[in-house]
Amino acid sequence: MIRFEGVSRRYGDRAVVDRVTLEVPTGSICVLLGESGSGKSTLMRMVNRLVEPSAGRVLVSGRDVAQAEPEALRRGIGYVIQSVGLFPHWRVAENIATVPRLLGWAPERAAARVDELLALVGLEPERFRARFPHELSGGQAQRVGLARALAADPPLLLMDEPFSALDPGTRRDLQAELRRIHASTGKTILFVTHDVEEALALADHLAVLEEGRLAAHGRPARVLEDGSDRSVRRLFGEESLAFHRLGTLPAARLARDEDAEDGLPVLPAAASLKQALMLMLEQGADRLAVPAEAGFPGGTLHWADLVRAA
Ligand SMILES: Nc1ncnc2c1ncn2[C@@H]1O[C@H](COP(=O)(O)OP(=O)(O)OP(=O)(O)O)[C@@H](O)[C@H]1O
Repeated sequence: MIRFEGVSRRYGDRAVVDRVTLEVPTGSICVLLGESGSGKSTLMRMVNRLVEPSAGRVLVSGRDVAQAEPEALRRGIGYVIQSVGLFPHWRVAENIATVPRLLGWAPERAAARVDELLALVGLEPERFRARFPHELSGGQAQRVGLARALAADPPLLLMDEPFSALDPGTRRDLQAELRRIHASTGKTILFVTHDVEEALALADHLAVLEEGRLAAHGRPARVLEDGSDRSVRRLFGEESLAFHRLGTLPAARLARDEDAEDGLPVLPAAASLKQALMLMLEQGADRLAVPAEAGFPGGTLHWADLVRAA
């Protein structure tokens, strides 16, 4: 869906993005992770031509974006940023319908789409469609920003630290919401963050940037494997790397094929080994019952097996 081919961006004699080659598979959530100033936003903004590469090229669905007219390109790509950027004097419905109006949709069609999207992002249409941005909390405004980006149903969404200004609880809610929306819409999403927990909560594919270079990329479990790159260890923290790695591994795979005794705490379906560890600690249990799920027969997860996998 998106292909960065040897892309660089220089300011003066400094390359803030340095020869990055990366492919973002169609339908995946790819997270660009790196410290502040590592070049994440610059790389992302080359996709919708807010930044032009000094070298290399960016392809979207096989087409070089340099050949596209910038306004038309941007109408086909949803873009969500930290400061949301809602128009303050427009009601929520008008904000969400920005791109449909530019595309000349009939008012009834745009209104129906607004209500559909408000429901999708977890806001009751009757309560929210006529509000002004200053009548929203930060989390609600960010949901409206997401609805606006989805309005014309673009296949691709760019999200630049969209949840960074929110409190931790709201942030986790919106991460879960985004995963749910992704599962139901199949969009390709490129997501920038410097938060490792957020990256692991969202990523199908993780790309780690360090000083403009791509230090590591792939499925999160692979990026966090033993002996991973120095910048990966630095970002995730030497002492917590094993803990984060457990978050990338499904617990069901390690369950022993034995009937769980009555009374053992039960692990939710699709839980990671990190969730299993947390449940063991919370419940003071060294074994958990694991229900059968897609491809795995279920059984009992033992503390010793979990520790060995870390
Ligand atoms: N227009 C510009 N002119 C000069 N330098 C720039 C320009 N835009 C970005 N930079 C520099 O490029 C580097 C990378 O910036 P970028 O915003 O891509 O980083 P980032 O990883 O997204 O950081 P953050 O997480 O802080 O947003 C920074 O050192 C920044 O100062």
